[in-house]
Amino acid sequence: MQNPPVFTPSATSAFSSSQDHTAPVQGASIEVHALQRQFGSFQALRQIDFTLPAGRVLALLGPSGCGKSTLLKLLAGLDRPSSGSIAFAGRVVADAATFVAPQQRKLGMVFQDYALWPHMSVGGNVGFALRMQGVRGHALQERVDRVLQQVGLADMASRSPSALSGGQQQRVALARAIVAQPSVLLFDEPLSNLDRDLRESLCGEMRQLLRDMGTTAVYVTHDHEEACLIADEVAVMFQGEIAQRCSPQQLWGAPATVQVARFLKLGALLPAWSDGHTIGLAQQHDVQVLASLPAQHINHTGTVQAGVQRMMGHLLVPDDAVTLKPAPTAEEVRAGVLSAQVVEQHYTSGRYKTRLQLCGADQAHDVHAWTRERLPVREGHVALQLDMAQLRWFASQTT
Ligand SMILES: Nc1ncnc2c1ncn2[C@@H]1O[C@H](COP(=O)(O)OP(=O)(O)OP(=O)(O)O)[C@@H](O)[C@H]1O
Repeated sequence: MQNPPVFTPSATSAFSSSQDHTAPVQGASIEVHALQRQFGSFQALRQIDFTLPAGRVLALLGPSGCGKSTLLKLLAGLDRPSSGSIAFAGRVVADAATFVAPQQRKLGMVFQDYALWPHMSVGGNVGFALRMQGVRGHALQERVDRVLQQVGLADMASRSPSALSGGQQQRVALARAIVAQPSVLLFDEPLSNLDRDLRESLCGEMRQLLRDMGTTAVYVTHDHEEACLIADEVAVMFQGEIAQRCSPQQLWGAPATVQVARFLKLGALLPAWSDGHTIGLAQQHDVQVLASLPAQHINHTGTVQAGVQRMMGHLLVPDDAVTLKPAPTAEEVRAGVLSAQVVEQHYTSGRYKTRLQLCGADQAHDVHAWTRERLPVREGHVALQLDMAQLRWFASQTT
């Protein structure tokens, strides 16, 4: 199975390290139980359950409309659940009988569009929450300066937000969110307006800052790499439900469903069947055998049941699991060596992403491989060698 994509946090992090901080903030645990949110007849969140221990970072990852922002708003107190409960550090902040206002939840929030007040200086923006708490004078100045230093913006307190780059504005938004030492930080796609390089470095820096502060955080994103870099746990959501919640390593190593594997773009998902001994690639869920693979060498999610029953399902073939060899001989084909035709090649980052159509199969069985060299398209055949250890079987139904 391929490794999770990993950003390397910038070696020249602009965020200051933990020794510059005052005592680390103790984050609050988050307990969410049977949470639902309905808009008219539409169920935006169905039965969300999780516990996030204090100081951990949870990324909510999923396609547009799956309910990430709805869940974040419920945590923030910007919306009320239809049913279920939310507790921070064991204290219920929302259920059928309770609703604690956002300003009383000890939260910090960072939004995609920064949401800075344009009429206030950087320092004014960052110090606003403290002034609301009655902090004034030297104490206010000292805390604002310290947090600006933490996010790499020392000496920028008097600037106007409009005189800053997008990345700098998001640093101000982060400083504003952490200055009052919240127990829980909520992030709503905070980096999606920034270019890729900046996203990577800022994401690495934010991860370090969150670790140093010990704040519990929930981070909404639709970017797989960002989720894996920032979070201890990733919850993948589809249609108002959490399909899988686990560490980034587990997510990439053992996706729980075909849908998760497809969303993470882990590789080709080929219609297949298994009788427990053999996994056969099936033409359009027919039982015709395009290839037979030994089930015991293949990772599986769901049942691989030896015996008479034939399970229909999917076989995940990651791009890295496919190695191309010269055209197989007639004898090799008879011995079960898979052959395919190159149907497309795209050059990217020094190599070709090569789409292959298995011989005798339709497009549903196309797989991809990486090659260093250009290959003839729609001419002749190549042999495919599959690394069994990287394949994964997903059972879907029994026939
Ligand atoms: N106030 C509302 N009234 C009716 N439907 C809503 C409301 N808020 C959200 N929804 C619906 O709930 C679903 C989930 O929306 P949500 O904003 O949580 O998705 P999301 O995963 O954050 O998507 P995106 O990544 O595009 O921001 C969507 O179908 C959306 O249209």
